[in-house]
Amino acid sequence: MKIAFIGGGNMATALIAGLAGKLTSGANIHVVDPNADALARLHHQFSVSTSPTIDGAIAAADVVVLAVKPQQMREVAAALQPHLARQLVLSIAAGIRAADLARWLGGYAAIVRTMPNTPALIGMGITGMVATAGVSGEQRAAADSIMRAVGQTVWLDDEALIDPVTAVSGSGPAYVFFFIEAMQKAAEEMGLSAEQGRQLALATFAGAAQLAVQSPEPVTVLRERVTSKGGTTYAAITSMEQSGVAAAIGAAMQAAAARGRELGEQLGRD
Ligand SMILES: NC(=O)C1=CN([C@@H]2O[C@H](COP(=O)(O)OP(=O)(O)OC[C@H]3O[C@@H](n4cnc5c(N)ncnc54)[C@H](OP(=O)(O)O)[C@@H]3O)[C@@H](O)[C@H]2O)C=CC1
Ligand SMILES: O=C(O)[C@@H]1CCC=N1
Repeated sequence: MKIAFIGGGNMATALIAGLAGKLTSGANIHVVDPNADALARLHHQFSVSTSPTIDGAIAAADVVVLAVKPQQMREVAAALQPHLARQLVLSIAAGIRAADLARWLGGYAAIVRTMPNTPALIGMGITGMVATAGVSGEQRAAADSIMRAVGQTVWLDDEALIDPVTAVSGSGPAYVFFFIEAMQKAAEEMGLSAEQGRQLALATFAGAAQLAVQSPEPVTVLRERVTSKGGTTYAAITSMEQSGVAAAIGAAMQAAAARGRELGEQLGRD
């Protein structure tokens, strides 16, 4: 499968790293990005072909992945339109609605809208996906195989659910890193070295996440099992409840989903 990426930034790099040598070789991946340094890095790391602007290489692609910022999408779509004939267009942009993208592409119908996340870099991503009516069964399978090469996929029937997916898993890695940062900082403040804090916090996250994945029991039960009556965890969880941590996480996720909707509405206006 030949895959072209328009945009070679953070998320494209994570996808290419997961794909190259797995689903396809770097030789079958082409990246378009105006940033010469980004292109040189991707070529050096994954042997992909590159170009600074959209050119004839797009015609040879089976799938064109749109990996630019939402604000750049309309301009990119206009430049891409003359090069599309049979390719599947796979967008990873937050907010941008498939109907708006189709319009910017001059009515091009074969679009799959997705929301991946950066753990794709190590094959542990998860991607929410929705196919438009113009996508063939073969193209849907191709989109699924690309995203499954870098992790799990969740297909959605309703495109509106992409915003909640963005709030959970698209932006989610940043919440986890934020929590880890806070734990590391607190560990240092309590006298542990930076390295000890890092090791303890990371192993705790990785271990707890794997335990939750592998256990048949709900996470609430796993949490209760750590929480001895009148013990240290009880003191910590009570403090978090008093600080409104759960409500704050809910509000943060609502803000992410709302921003996705807002981007779609703002950028989709004629
Ligand atoms: N980062 C993440 O975790 C996730 C991101 N996404 C989505 O992925 C998309 C990209 O995000 P991210 O990788 O973080 O952003 P980046 O800014 O890292 O990457 C975008 C890249 O596109 C380049 N670019 C700008 N204009 C063009 C153009 N006309 N043609 C080709 N390339 C161009 C940019 O160059 P320059 O910097 O010079 O402008 C940059 O290298 C966004 O739409 C985002 O919503 C989705 C899921 C997760
Ligand atoms: O922050 C963003 O807008 C992008 C989409 C999901 C993760 N990063």
